[in-house]
Amino acid sequence: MSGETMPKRRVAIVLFNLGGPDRPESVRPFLVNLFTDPAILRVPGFIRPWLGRLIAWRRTKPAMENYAILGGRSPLLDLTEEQGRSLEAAMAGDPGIEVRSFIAMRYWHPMSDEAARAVKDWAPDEVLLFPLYPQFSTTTTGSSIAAWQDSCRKAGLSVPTTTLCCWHSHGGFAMATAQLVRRAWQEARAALPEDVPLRVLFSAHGLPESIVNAGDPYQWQVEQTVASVVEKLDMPGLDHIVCYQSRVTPQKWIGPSTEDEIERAAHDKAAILICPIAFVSEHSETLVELDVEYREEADKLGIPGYFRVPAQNSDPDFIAALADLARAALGSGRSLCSFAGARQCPKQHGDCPHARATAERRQVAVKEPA
Ligand SMILES: C=CC1=C(C)c2cc3[nH]c(cc4nc(cc5[nH]c(cc1n2)c(C)c5CCC(=O)O)C(CCC(=O)O)=C4C)c(C)c3C=C
Ligand SMILES: [Fe+2]
Ligand SMILES: [Fe+2]
Repeated sequence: MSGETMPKRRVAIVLFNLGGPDRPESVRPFLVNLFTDPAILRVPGFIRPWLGRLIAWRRTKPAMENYAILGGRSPLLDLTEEQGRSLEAAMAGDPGIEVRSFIAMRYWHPMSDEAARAVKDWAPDEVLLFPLYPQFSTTTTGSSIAAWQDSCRKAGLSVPTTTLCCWHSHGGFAMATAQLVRRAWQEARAALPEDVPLRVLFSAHGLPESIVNAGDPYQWQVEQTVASVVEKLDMPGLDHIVCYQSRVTPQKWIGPSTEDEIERAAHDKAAILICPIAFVSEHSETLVELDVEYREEADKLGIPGYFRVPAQNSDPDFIAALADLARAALGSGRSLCSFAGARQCPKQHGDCPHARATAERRQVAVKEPA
């Protein structure tokens, strides 16, 4: 083809995230969407719409108070859009492909129906589903994959698709996170008297224990992330622990809870550095729960120092890791998890058990009475 340039393969990268209300009036419907998701509220289908609405109604007031602190809206969409633009820029020079990012939020706009229509209009040659959750959970990535499949059917979108299932221990991601931890550690250390110990609390979003017992790999993958970050930190003797925040239902959730770990640190007269480890952007659970609620609790308990590692957002090293993950996934041409391990998908398989488990759950959900 002398003189002619080969057309570039058009790749649509669909970023999955949870979404958040864009104004105070959206808080209730956002919560209704969340609590009526069969992946979240695991009760028989005929009860779910009623119970889900009831739980959403009860949660609306505290959630509105949290979002009021943030000016009445979640910053998650703006930050995800910025991550999408940064990822496009990072891959702009990749030979033979033209990348465009799309956002499919699970519980508030733009949701997967809107995203699937936008992807169809762009007419890509290939789609990459890219969850902005490093660890796979049936409640997050699994739920988003199921919603995306429904939306594709509705929109009549049928394009070769690669699903990146999880990336909990990816080296670039772990290194970018470790650098953020190291920077925050040095600042905290400089602000503290020498004899005050500093403990790192890697705080992940919690999950009801029953979901983990049913085979959800999330907790195990969170532990793998922390092990990878600690390895990259290479700080022998680092005092650290994994803990879980954001319990919102009365069932038993996985632990230890972040609140209990704050209490233990107070008892040990240790300062704490909290590192969010399951979110890669700031939102209500970092900016309110960690920065306001837990900080107040820590102050009340007389903790000698309270510091927080910022979320990755569009940190250049983190974006470079996302680009690296996208390239590896696109090269594989199939659904995959990025790492091998006993309780997750084998490396480079053609049929991701996490995605399959989600599809099976969905079939069960569909069979339930409406
Ligand atoms: C049973 C309820 C919930 C489960 C299970 C759950 C899992 C889960 N969530 C995230 C990440 C995020 N959650 C966010 C908000 C949020 N989550 C729940 C409930 C459950 N989450 C509620 C009720 C809310 C709304 C806020 C509130 O009422 O406190 C958010 C975004 C919020 C924003 O400000 O934009 C994220 C992100 C993970 C990773 C996870 C399990 C692995
Ligand atoms: Fe949540
Ligand atoms: Fe998987």
